[in-house]
Amino acid sequence: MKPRTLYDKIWDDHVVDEQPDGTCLIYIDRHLVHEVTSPQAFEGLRLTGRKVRAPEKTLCVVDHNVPTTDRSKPNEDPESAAQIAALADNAAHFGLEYYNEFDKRQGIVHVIGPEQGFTLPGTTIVCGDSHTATHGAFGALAYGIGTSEVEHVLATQTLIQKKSKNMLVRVDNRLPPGVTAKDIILAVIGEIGTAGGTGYTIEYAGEAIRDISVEGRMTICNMSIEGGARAGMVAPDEKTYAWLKDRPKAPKGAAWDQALRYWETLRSDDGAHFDAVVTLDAANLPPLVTWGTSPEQVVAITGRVPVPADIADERKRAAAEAALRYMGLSGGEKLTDIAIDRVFIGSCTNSRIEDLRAAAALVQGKTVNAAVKAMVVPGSGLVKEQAEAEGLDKIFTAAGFEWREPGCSMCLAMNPDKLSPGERCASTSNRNFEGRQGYKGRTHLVSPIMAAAAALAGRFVDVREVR
Ligand SMILES: CC(C)[C@H](C(=O)O)[C@@H](O)C(=O)O
Ligand code: SF4
Repeated sequence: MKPRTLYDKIWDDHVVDEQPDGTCLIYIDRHLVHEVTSPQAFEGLRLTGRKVRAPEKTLCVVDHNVPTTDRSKPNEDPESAAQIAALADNAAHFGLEYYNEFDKRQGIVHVIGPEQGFTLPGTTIVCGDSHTATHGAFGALAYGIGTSEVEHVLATQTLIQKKSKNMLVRVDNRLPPGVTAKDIILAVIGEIGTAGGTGYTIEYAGEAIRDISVEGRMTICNMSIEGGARAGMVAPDEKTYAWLKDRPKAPKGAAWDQALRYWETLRSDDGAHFDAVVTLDAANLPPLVTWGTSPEQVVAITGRVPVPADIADERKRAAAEAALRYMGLSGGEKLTDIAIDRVFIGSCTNSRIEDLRAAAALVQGKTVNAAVKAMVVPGSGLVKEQAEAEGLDKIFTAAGFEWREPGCSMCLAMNPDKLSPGERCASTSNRNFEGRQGYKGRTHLVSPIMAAAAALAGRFVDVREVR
C-alpha cells in the first residue's frame, strides 16, 4: 500500500461515499454544539420534523455569551440570554447532553471536549466554530463548520467535504526557556501568512512537537485556522494516551486497549507525500508579539514595530499602514516601549491548567502594574476547580488580577468582557482583528507568560529577562 499521512488515514477511514469530482460524504464521530451557531440548525430540524441522528455523539455547551462574573444574577443582555435559553431548550427537546452555565463541566467548547475525553485520536470531530482545529492535537480530524453544516451533521451524522492537500510543519529541536507553543504557532503564521495554509490540512511534527505537552499541541492546532488551514493535527503518542486515560468519556478496560491498538497506527508512514513542507527551528525562537491587526503581523519581543516604508511588498505595506493607524503605533518603536492597559489570560488557545500554572508561577509574590487591568479566565469549570485546588486563584488575586468564571470572555466581544475604544491589551487569545475584543480595542497576541510579564511591567517585556 502507498505510504499515507496521518490525515490520509483518518480521512480514508471515514469516507462514506465519493463522487467522481472528489466530493465526499464523510462520517462524523463527534459533534460539539455551542449557543451561537446552533439556533438556526435546530430550527431547521424542527421545521422539517427531523431528529438528531446520533444524540450520544453530540455534546452541547454554552461558552461565547455567558458572563464571566456571578451567574446567579440575571443576564443583562437579552440577545445572549435568548441564545443561552435556546440551547437549553434545544438540548432538552432533542435529548442531547448539555453543560449549562452552572455546570462544573461547562467551559469553552474546545477545552471541554478533550477534558471529557469526548475528543479522541482517529475520530472526526466538528463544531460550528472555526477553532475546532484545536482537537487535532489528539490526532483527530477536526473541522470548524457553518450553521447549515451543523444542521446537516445533526440530521445525518455526516458532512460533505473535499479532501484537502497535506502540509507538514516540522518544528526541529526544543524550545528554550521562556518560549512556548504559542510562539511556535505565531512564528508559523508569521512565516506562511494568514492564507498560507489555504487548501491544506497541517500536520505538526518534529522534536519540538513531541517534546511539548498535549496542552501546547492544542495551542498550536487551535491557531491552524489563523494560518488559513482547514485543520491541524499532531500524531498521538504516549503523552496523548496518558492525558486521555480515565477521562469520563474515554474508552475503559478492554475497549481502551482496543482503541490504543488503533491509535498506535495513527502516524504518517515513512515516505508519505506532503504537498508542502515548512520547517522551523524551535531552538532559535524568541517570544513573539503581534503588532498589527492580523496574526501574521508578528515580531520578536527584542524587535521593533516595522516601518511601512521599509516593506517592499505593496500590499503588505498598505496593510501595515492601516494596521499601525488602528493600533495607534507609528512604526519603528521598540516592542518593549509599548505600554498596555489590559491583560487577558484566557480563550481556547491558552486557558488550560498548564497555561494558568505558568502565568501564576511568574506573578507569584508580585503586583500588577497600577495602570493595568488584568484578568484570568479559566477555560472550564474543571480547570478553575483544579487551579483553585492548587492555590493559583490566590496567587492571581493577590497580585491584582481578576479571577473569573469560565467562558470565551474577552477573546471576542460577545459578552460583557470588552476593551474600551483605544485600550491596548496583551491577550493570550488567537485573533487580533479590528474590534475583536471591543470597538476600537487594540489586541496584541502573546503567550500566557508574556501576558503575565506585561501585566506586572505595564508594558511588553522579554519574559526571558523576568526574575
Ligand atoms: C462565534 C463563532 C462562530 C466564532 C468562530 O467560529 O470562530 C468564534 O468562536 C470566534 O472565535 O470568532
Ligand atoms: S475562546 Fe475565542 S476563539 Fe475560542 S471559541 Fe471562544 S470566541 Fe472562539
